[in-house]
Amino acid sequence: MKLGTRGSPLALTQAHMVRRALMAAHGWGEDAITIVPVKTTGDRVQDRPLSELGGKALWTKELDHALGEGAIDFAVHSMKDVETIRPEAIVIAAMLERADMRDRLIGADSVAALPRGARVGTSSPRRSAQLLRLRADLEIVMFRGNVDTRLSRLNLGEADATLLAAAGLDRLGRPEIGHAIATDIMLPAPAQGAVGIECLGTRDDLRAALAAIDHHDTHLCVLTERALLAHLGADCRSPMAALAVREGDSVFLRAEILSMDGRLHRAGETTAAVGDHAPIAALASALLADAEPELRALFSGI
Ligand SMILES: NCc1[nH]cc(CCC(=O)O)c1CC(=O)O
Repeated sequence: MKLGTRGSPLALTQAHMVRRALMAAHGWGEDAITIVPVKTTGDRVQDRPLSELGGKALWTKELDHALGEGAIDFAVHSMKDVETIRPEAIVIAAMLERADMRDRLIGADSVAALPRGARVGTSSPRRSAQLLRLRADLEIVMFRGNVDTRLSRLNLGEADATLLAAAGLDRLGRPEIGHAIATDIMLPAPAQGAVGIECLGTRDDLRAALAAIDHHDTHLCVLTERALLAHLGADCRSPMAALAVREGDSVFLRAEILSMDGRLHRAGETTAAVGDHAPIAALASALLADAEPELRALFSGI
């Protein structure tokens, strides 16, 4: 079987994690699964913020195509990079257990400890809006590229600090880098820290094989965060954050929406019984209903 993935070091590491999990769950040998790197639009364009590329499915389109053609059997993604509305033929068949979902700050011990006017490298609308809300004096510098590229740009002095997902740093074997920011200071991106595996909905054989490695709580929480995204009409260009946590028979969901400059902000939370989407929709409506027109305009709602 062929396991499609992006070719970045983090993507390849995650693909190997999935391959090992499947081998262990099914007693498969070394030759059962071959990893097939596929270059996506997001990998090709490195000189502009993704938010300016405008297109959707920047990290998925080429992998979706390979799935459709049968060039690969399944595809691995950081769920954070998977757009909210997927092609109908493709199913998210499994997710690995979520890793540390926090952001880590590299270059200072905390956001509060950053020097006045410090330059922080990020190209994420969420991270820049959250930083500016906490510290309007900071200067945001456009920072793109994979984890190693961003760390080397920091070392070259192109910024004083940067933010990266703890999950990516840990998986790349760099747990010592940076300082984790508590989720009540910086709420993470929806699905941050979760790895998902997709296949064609018609492939019952693969769906059954993947179900064996599915981490149910992760799957439930990530689908909850994605449902909120859908109800807000948000995408990767939207400055918003959300985090769901399983609590017994329910999911506790926190979320916030911000203006690009961080000046406007609405936050809320809800508890939803497993399988009940009504509270998620209600949270999205409440956030938008209460927001200034300028903030509301960043989200299309549904
Ligand atoms: N947007 C890029 C991206 N997609 C997933 C991760 C990290 C791993 C994860 O969150 O699952 C990263 C890098 C980062 O944000 O630091």
